[in-house]
Amino acid sequence: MIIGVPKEIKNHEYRVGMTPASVRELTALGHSVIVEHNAGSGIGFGDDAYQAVGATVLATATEVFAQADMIVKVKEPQAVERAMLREGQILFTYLHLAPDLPQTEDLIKSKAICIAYETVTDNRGGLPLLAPMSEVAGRMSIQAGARALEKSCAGRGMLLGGVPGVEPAKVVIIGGGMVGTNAAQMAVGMGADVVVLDRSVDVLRRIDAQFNGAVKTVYSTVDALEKHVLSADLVIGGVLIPGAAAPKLVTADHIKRMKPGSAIVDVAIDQGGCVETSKATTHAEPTYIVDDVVHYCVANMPGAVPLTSTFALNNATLPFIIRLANKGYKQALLDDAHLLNGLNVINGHVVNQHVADALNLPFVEPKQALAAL
Ligand SMILES: NC(=O)C1=CN([C@@H]2O[C@H](COP(=O)(O)OP(=O)(O)OC[C@H]3O[C@@H](n4cnc5c(N)ncnc54)[C@H](O)[C@@H]3O)[C@@H](O)[C@H]2O)C=CC1
Ligand SMILES: CC(=O)C(=O)O
Ligand SMILES: [Mg+2]
Repeated sequence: MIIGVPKEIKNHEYRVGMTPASVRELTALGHSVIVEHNAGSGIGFGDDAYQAVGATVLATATEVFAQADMIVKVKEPQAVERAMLREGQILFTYLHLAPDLPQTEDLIKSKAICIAYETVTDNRGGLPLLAPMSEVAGRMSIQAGARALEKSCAGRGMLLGGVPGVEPAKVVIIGGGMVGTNAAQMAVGMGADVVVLDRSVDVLRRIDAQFNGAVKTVYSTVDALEKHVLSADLVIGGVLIPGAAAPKLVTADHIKRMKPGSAIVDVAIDQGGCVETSKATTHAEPTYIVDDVVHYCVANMPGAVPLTSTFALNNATLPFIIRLANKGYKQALLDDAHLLNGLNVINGHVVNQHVADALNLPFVEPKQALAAL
């Protein structure tokens, strides 16, 4: 198979779909890998590093998209990339389709085989290809939130951990999954007063045991959420219903009633955000203010630490890339129900129920769509 790795083009996105080490695994198996010029240069992988492991470097994304059987990326394809996809081509990357009708419509039109990292599942009920970036974003959310609380960012001017004799900030984390747990770890480490809300008692049990009482756990009801959000200095949004648009748990009315200078980091923004006043921002301009509350809503947070993130992502995606390359998409998807859960759009059909529901589009069973090919 010919595997293509274009350079990421989203704002300040320096991650790359495959490291030279990942490419080497594929070329050792007899596959061809084509990499766009400078695809890894943002994290120190020059074209020569890719050539040294058997890849061919091509000057433009157009050539990579035209020649590859499978495109391996990081972020959802931007409009110019979507226009280069073709029927039968495999696209393996983050998609986050539920809040994104224009992208979904373009992927339908392309008739490509579009497998989303974020809906691939595992035996333990986890999301193995989302998890590494949620670890990064969860940890980063506390750095971003700490910065947002500084006066120069229009924050309250409060240090997360306080100092002896002065109380720490109250950090309220909504969702105790990968993002939430990693955020809690950093916030506790910095000495903040940390509360995690989740609607799964098992999740709260795990957090209670893991942090040995250093984190307060709260069952997430409308009432509990309001109480804790209104008294928070920093709110982290880390909820997820896999594949679906995020529920708007923090309302515009809550924002009006929050403390002036408090901050929200809505990590769930890639699924539309769990705060009514959230809108996606970029690393170039990460924050904005609504009713005196600082909002940080960067949809590609791990892009800020692309060296760490690219390795973490490749560790998780590589086994799936190898299976898709060795078996072809049809056999690889039929052999693995978890990879099949990653399939969102194929040959013009939406095959993820949550995406179809969120966008009011017709849903086709994935196996039925595959059988037709
Ligand atoms: N902005 C960015 O750069 C990044 C964003 N993300 C996003 O962060 C979000 C969270 O991801 P993960 O932590 O990996 O998901 P996860 O599945 O590990 O955790 C989500 C948690 O939310 C909880 N939850 C669902 N509905 C809830 C509700 N109504 N109230 C309270 N808790 C609720 C679930 O029980 C679960 O424990 C996702 O939208 C993901 O795409 C992840 C990585 C990077
Ligand atoms: C998961 C995601 O949206 C990211 O890593 O950018
Ligand atoms: Mg206010």
